Amino acid sequence: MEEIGFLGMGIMGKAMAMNLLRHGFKVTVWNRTLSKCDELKEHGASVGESPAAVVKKCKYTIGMLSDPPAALSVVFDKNGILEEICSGKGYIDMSTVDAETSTKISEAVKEKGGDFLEGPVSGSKKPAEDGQLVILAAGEKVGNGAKMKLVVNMIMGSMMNAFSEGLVLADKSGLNPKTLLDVLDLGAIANPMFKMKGPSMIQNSYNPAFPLKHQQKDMRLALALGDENAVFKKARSTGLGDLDFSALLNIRLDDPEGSMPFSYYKNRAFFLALIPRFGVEMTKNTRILYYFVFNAIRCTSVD
Ligand SMILES: NC(=O)C1=CN([C@@H]2O[C@H](COP(=O)(O)OP(=O)(O)OC[C@H]3O[C@@H](n4cnc5c(N)ncnc54)[C@H](OP(=O)(O)O)[C@@H]3O)[C@@H](O)[C@H]2O)C=CC1
Ligand SMILES: O=CCCC(=O)O
Repeated sequence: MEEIGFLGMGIMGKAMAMNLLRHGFKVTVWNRTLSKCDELKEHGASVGESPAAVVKKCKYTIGMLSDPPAALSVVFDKNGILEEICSGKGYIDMSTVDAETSTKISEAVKEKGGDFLEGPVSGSKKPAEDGQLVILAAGEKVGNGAKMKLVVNMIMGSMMNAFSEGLVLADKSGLNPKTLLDVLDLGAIANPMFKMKGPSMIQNSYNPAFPLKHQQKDMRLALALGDENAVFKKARSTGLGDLDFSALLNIRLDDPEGSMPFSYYKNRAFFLALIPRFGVEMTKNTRILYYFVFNAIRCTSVD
């Protein structure tokens, strides 16, 4: 069988690589923190010293990295994938990233003659261990897999938010949260996530299968995806449809808050409250300045 390379031995990558070994594949793994490869080594995997070394050895290499900076780093940094990818070799990125990241990686890999596939997944640690992940691959339509994954996770995050609120409300209203779980499971909004996570949530047990930091990253990327669409739609509806697409700037200048992520509104509300105190009149120039100041704040905030 072909030797498969695997980059990223986090919760998911480790389970997926283990599955490949169990099914008879030869696997070479790499992880930024080398010690996380030990368990795989005990199960028969080889360890590569860099992403480039893994790609050199393997026809196909899979990546399962935390976020866009990590996904880009294993490709573009020194000793990265690009140093060894070439015709006849392929890279499959299964990390949850935005379409822009996926497209950037695809273009760079293809420029070197290699093949690229994005394949983000639905399903968590257990489905990864059981070989039951749902792979969202869009083939040549690079970016669509990434977008679909973000849409799905935006829905999942919103569901978790409503579920948590419901559990607290039940508890505070003197209801037994376990009874709420039973009732939910009988009705139209029964779903595997409530069924699986509910019992451990009411025990206050949060052993990570899907770390919260990654769900927050996905919400952030999904909001950015929504932002792109909303602002273009708005530009079209205000009669800019036949101008060059750079006319988007007009929308941003005329309405600095147009479809910004939530944190932006919070920062903006704070600054808006200050503006009358400084007696600043909102001319177009102050709006331009104001827009850049807000974006600077937004870009440096944690989300
Ligand atoms: N857990 C889940 O249920 C699911 C997760 N996903 C997605 O899969 C991806 C991986 O998730 P998961 O395994 O849970 O995450 P983990 O946090 O467990 O693992 C993240 C991995 O990324 C590596 N990494 C982080 N930063 C860098 C960097 N700058 N350079 C190189 N490697 C880096 C980590 O290396 P190191 O060990 O050195 O820190 C680690 O191997 C994420 O995109 C997540 O959103 C998708 C579906 C389900
Ligand atoms: O990205 C994580 C998804 C987790 C799941 O689908 O259960």
